[in-house]
Amino acid sequence: MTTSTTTPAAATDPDVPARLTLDVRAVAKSYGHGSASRHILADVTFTVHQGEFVTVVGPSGAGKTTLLRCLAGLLSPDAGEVALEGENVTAPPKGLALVFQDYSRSLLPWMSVLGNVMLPLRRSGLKRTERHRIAEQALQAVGLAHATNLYPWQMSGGMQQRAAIARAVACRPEVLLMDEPFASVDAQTRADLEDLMLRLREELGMTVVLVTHDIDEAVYLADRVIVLSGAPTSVTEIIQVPLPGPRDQLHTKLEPAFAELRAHVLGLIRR
Ligand SMILES: Nc1ncnc2c1ncn2[C@@H]1O[C@H](COP(=O)(O)OP(=O)(O)OP(=O)(O)O)[C@@H](O)[C@H]1O
Repeated sequence: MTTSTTTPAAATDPDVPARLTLDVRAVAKSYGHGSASRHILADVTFTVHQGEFVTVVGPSGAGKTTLLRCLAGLLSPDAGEVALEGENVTAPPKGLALVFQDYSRSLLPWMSVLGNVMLPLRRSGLKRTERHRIAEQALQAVGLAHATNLYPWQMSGGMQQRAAIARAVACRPEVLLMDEPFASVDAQTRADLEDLMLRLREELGMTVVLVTHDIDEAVYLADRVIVLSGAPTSVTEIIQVPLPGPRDQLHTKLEPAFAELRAHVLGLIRR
């Protein structure tokens, strides 16, 4: 059951029509063949509008990572389609960046943080001095201006994940996909990184799709929460999150509306 006709953030002004960024239509995906085949995504349909922050939750094994890989063009759906700005996604598209949970594998250990952030900009055709300036700006935006010359192994987990976020946003992506990006850091760092993402979304106007196991995180960050069923998976419900901004770890999470939304999402996942 898909229950939402929603008002995305980009369309709150009635004079500004909502721009459809990501369109996911009846996506299905199985792994394996014959009797070993496992049907993971059965029929997943939703849209994400420009500038929205959408979180995706669902039971373990529902296929959240599989779905994100289909959105990123890293996996081909068996049926259905994913379109970015109206273009079918068949390979990783230019305007899209990814941040994974495992920051220790996403940064190259033999390169400084600045080098890591500059790396994907090589394909941009920009001169080295310009790439250097953009990478420094991105590192400043994530609070790592002081750490540009450090190597990943000289940094804490939270700093490494900040660097991975800087690398993703340095390319100014239209859409940022994040797969459990804060699952491997401690609670305080996680809260800091959540707030960093809210700020970056505001500053850069990106569309963000973030997969998480953490229901508080899903509600705290989102304009809408997409709740998936267990495999074979479809969308159980899409929930609008009308919590006011700017959100705040202490006050937002104490609001009765936050508790209600959280309980509703939890109930859907446990159902
Ligand atoms: N490459 C693959 N080959 C075969 N099976 C796979 C592959 N990738 C994932 N699976 C299986 O598909 C199912 C969904 O995996 P996926 O990682 O997408 O789910 P998830 O919802 O992200 O899981 P979790 O909540 O545990 O992180 C799991 O049972 C997993 O074992």
